[in-house]
Amino acid sequence: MSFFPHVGPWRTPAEGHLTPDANGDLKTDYSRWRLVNEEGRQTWRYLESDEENKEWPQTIADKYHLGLPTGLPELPEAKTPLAAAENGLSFFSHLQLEPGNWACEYGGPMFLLPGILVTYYVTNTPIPPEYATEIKRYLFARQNPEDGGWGLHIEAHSSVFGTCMNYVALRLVGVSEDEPRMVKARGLLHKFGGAIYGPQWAKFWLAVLGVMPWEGVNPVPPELWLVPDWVPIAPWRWWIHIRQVFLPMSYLWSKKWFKPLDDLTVQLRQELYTEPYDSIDWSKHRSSVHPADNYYPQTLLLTFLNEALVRVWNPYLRFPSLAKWAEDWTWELIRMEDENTDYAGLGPVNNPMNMVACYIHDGPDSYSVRRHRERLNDYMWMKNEGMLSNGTNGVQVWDTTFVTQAIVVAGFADDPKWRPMLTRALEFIEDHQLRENVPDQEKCYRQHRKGAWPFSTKTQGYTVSDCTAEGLRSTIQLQEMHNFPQLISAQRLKDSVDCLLLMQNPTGGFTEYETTRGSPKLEWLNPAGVFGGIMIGYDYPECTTASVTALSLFSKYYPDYRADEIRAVKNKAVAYIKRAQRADGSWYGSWGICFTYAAMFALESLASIGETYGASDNSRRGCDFLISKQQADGGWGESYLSSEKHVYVQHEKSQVVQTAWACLALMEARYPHKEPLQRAMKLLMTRQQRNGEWLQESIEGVFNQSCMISYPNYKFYWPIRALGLYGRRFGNEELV
Ligand SMILES: CC(C)=CCC[C@@H](C)[C@H]1CC[C@@]2(C)[C@@H]3CC[C@H]4C(C)(C)[C@@H](O)CC[C@@]45C[C@@]35CC[C@]12C
Repeated sequence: MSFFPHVGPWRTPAEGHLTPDANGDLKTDYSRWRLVNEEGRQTWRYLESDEENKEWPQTIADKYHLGLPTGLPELPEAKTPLAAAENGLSFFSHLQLEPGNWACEYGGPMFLLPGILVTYYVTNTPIPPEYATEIKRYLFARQNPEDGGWGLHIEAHSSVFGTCMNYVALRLVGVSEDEPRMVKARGLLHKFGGAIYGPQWAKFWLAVLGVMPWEGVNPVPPELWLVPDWVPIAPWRWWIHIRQVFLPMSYLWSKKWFKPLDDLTVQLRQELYTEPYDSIDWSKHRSSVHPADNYYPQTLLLTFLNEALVRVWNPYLRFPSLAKWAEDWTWELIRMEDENTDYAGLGPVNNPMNMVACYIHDGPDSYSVRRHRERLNDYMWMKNEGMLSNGTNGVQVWDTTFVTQAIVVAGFADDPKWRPMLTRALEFIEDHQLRENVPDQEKCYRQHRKGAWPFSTKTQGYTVSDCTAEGLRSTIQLQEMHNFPQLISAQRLKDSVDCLLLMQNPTGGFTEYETTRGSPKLEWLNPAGVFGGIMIGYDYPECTTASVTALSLFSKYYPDYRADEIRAVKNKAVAYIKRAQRADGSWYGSWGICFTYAAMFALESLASIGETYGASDNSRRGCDFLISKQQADGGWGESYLSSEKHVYVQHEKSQVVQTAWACLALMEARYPHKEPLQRAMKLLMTRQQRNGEWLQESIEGVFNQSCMISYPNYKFYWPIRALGLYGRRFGNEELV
């Protein structure tokens, strides 16, 4: 059967490879999947041939990520914290990959895969059949069983965005509209009022697919890119993700491009709405968003501006020559983003959009389209439930730096057993430090990046302040404190400090990718509906605290390098950290859930400048806040709702990861009472499996306040770090 009729008959996976899974959906042969890691670029390959499958055995990491039994043995029972940490590390060491990094799923958001599938479809890109099979399984596995819908992220309530986009995605991979789970999903979508109640990004993708006219989408004028840089609303001031998403969006909006109709899209036009397609008054619904999606409702100002653009500017004042100039300039910026990242892109939202722009501009068989096709694979991830899109092209640098730090903090770095593993990790960190700025940095509005570390790989290549801080810290710990080979020269460490020093905002705080370039008032123009705080880069306690901790460590080893500037930057940053502390002693965390995550970074950074429980009111209040949240079983557990609601919401069950964060915070802050920590250690130890691993619990990360994202390796390195630190601080007593 052809999933994409226009690209001709599908190659289906060899029939013998497919078996039904527990839900009756066809499943590929999991023993044929391999995670390929070329210098950190991670892609999944399916081995069709039996010979190849035999010659290329699955690694333990392949099996682990696919949810297959790893065959790793039971370890001697861990009775002490250090033994538990060692067992955890022993298990986790088997997951290290050849280039030295650790890989993982980075799923959670439910709006990424549909964008990629629409892109495949409209650019006539054949989707490998094994991908299509597994994508179907994943989407059905993540359908909310009660109402048949999908939410913004895997733990969220059903919404129009989630339901409509994932319904379309399933149709694009060949699922019939009569399949009972689709009937249920469609029923819910109609109950919501149909796809006209989706947020702007849903409407955009539907327009590109040709199943909603562009009249139904609020304007995204590329002319905005012609606004001079000094103007307060100029796009170069916007948060980088919004900027890079609105760039190709505006190009496609201006072209009003959509895929010519075919049987499937004709049919989708009937399935997605509650009224006949031709009778819908689209312009009336440009700003309609269902309450289930409307986390951050559009302001009246934006509604007014949209109306003015549609009614006055577009018909009467949109000069063709200016529009052409704007399209050319946006295209130039798209091209620069593509070339600067070797077509990997900043993330899986803008990258597929850029691919569609390349398809229109350069043609279906151009190099840019072919390279994008290959690069989209970098986002795809296989797991036991099927195939999904990761939130970035991986978590390589971020995870690898924290693994090395956990080993150092736990006191294992000098053990010859772990040195080869650490050396390889250091090699990876070395390989992915960014060595040069991008060409034409100012022209494409990029932040300085020489010396920085990115979140994933050097190919993606975006500076992230706290990734730079953690890369710097790991390197100093290994090279200076534990005599590992000097792979990264002192000059390169200084480059990373130079880069960090450029990232401080006048407030003292640090943003993640760039310094803040615009006013928070730009939030009045936030068109997304589903995300909050997305229009500019804000100060983040995590990014600021990580920078302070790393700079403190750097100055210990390089006391003469830019000493006065570092001191001044730290003082300002600490003042910000103190200001950001709430009256109850907590900090709101923006990238992990939530107050517990931020407390760990904040208390550690205060400790790095000597402000600990006994010596600092801020540290004491931070610790007391955490202690007040400890659950009866000795653990900590915070719901993702904390991130949405901005108040601490207890999770019904304590979580291994958050327990480790809270304990690390308390131990770094020198909290004087041992008993709460001891109870928490027992909890970490009792949750550990006999082979040393911890099992997946609730989702750990977040972005834009509303969307959760998984960090599966957190369940390894944070408990290892906490158990190790406890063992070293309080004596390695028997606890279980
Ligand atoms: C375009 C939109 C709205 C969605 C795409 C998703 C991305 C915005 C985010 C997906 C991964 C994020 C969260 C990324 C991950 C690492 C964090 C961090 C842990 C290093 C943090 O400390 C600083 C911010 C992060 C870089 C992140 C920003 C946002 C994402 C790219």
